[in-house]
Amino acid sequence: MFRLHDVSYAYGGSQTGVAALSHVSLDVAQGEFRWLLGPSGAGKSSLLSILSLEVQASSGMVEILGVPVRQTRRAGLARLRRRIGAVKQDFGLLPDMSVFDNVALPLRLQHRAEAEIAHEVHAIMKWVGLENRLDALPPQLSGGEQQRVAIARAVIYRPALLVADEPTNALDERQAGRLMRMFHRLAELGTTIVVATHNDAIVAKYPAPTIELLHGHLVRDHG
Ligand SMILES: Nc1ncnc2c1ncn2[C@@H]1O[C@H](COP(=O)(O)OP(=O)(O)OP(=O)(O)O)[C@@H](O)[C@H]1O
Repeated sequence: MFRLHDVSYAYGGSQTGVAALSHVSLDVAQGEFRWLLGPSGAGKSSLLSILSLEVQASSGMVEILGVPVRQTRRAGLARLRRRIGAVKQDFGLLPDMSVFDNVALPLRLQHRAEAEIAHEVHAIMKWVGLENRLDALPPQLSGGEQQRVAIARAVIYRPALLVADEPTNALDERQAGRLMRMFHRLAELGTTIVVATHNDAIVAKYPAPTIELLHGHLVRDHG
């Protein structure tokens, strides 16, 4: 779950910066799925950055998985961050690390046993159809393959909150359908999921409650 109350965000600081989000209030329960829509520049990535704790809101209240972000110290935020999966537009893969090590990273941060990590990584990479590319470096993969690695890394430890920025833009229709079924399954298992997209076809095919932003303002919240 997460709650935002009167949240604003400005790049470069609230006084002189570019306003990316203005007075946004939202309340999304555990295990819910939301589309996040809006034209380019509407503030979608900024909202996802706040939810994944990459940036802090300039003002307003943010509570994620029951944790009030502003009142929480660095160690608490680090623990909270490990319960959040993020698929970023640029994939955010580490270019010098193998696909295996990229996907294993969240589990290593949880100090899981290596045998268990290997088992989990193989299972998820088989699921995304890239079990043969475990030794490759991310720059050696196509855009769609990198996106699937980024998705595998974000979901491997079943995060309580998953935010995904355009997770289907490099995927073909079949892979996008598989991803949507996985999101559905994860939500059933209790993960709260927010997916930003411009892909009208996929939104039409998989109807779900929608958050819509325009010029940083919330214009639709179908909860
Ligand atoms: N790093 C940055 N520095 C300054 N301004 C930024 C930065 N990133 C985004 N902005 C501005 O913040 C506003 C919201 O951008 P944001 O990336 O959140 O929109 P978006 O809805 O995700 O767009 P897109 O669909 O193109 O990814 C825009 O006016 C944008 O120009």
